Amino acid sequence: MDVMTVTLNPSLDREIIVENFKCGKMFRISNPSNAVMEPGGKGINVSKMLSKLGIENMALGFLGGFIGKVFLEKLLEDRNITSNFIFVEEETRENIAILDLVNHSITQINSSGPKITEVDIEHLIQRYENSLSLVEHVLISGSVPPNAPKDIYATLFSLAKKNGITTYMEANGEHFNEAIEKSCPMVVRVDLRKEKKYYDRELKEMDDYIYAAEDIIKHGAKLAVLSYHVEGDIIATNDGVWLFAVNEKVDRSHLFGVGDSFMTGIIYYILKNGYNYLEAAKFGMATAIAKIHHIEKYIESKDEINKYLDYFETKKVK
Ligand SMILES: O=P(O)(O)OC[C@@]1(O)O[C@H](CO)[C@@H](O)[C@@H]1O
Repeated sequence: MDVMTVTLNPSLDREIIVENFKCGKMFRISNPSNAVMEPGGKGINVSKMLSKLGIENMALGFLGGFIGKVFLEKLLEDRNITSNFIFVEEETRENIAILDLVNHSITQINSSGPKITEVDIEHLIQRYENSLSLVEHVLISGSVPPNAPKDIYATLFSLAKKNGITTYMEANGEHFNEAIEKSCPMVVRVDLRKEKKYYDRELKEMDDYIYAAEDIIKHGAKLAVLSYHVEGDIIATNDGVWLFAVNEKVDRSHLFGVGDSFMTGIIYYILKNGYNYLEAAKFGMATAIAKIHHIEKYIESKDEINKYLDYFETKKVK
């Protein structure tokens, strides 16, 4: 097993397809396949997709209560994923995503997740440290439970780095900032779904995105990725900054899990081909584009990704 994903705040995702969704109205779902319930959280999604690409991996994190049990039962169906969860007192959260294919929109309601105790954190760190000797790549992604220490990502990344492990993160907020400053991972994707911000800086013009990407590289990352106005991404390595621009209009209702697809593609590329970060980002981009060609959360196969390897232009912007 080469990869461990860490999701400190997993969720049971409820993805509901509603045509012409409007606030304050009542809707009924007549087609059962339009209301899906599946394990989620950023690291979990990466685990699921790596598994679909034939990569065995371990998923670590907190689960709790009845929802935690349902979640685990579903996840255990996947033979390529070794589950490694700490059970906590409070319920695992449920997140809702309403996907509207008519208005091409996505509405997400994410809960904050269960409170965890200091002892839970100690258990998790212990379990994590014991697992590090089994893997060479660690991805830590998503939000953290409400009372988790804000340096938790920094702590976990620093332990991984001491073990010579390649590290990946997609997140935003205080725990993200602390990780960038204290123990910057090798690959960083900024989660810009809720607000277009890097630390306190609003991201508006391309220069703002370039600033953020370069700043992440200055902190020690080898690859930084920021989604730029949906139809493009800003990519930075030690050799410069690029705009990857998609050749077609993206259906916003298909965006659920797109960042996780990007990260999956990067990890997959590095596992198979080694450390060419720009090429890894291109493969990540193709994986993300494969994902936005359908509404389901996961990409299913390498063939699906291969179709989109030249669906975007790359332009050096710095
Ligand atoms: O609340 P977070 O942890 O930031 O994001 C969690 C989440 O919205 O991200 C995934 C999609 O990327 C979903 O599976 C999950 O519900």
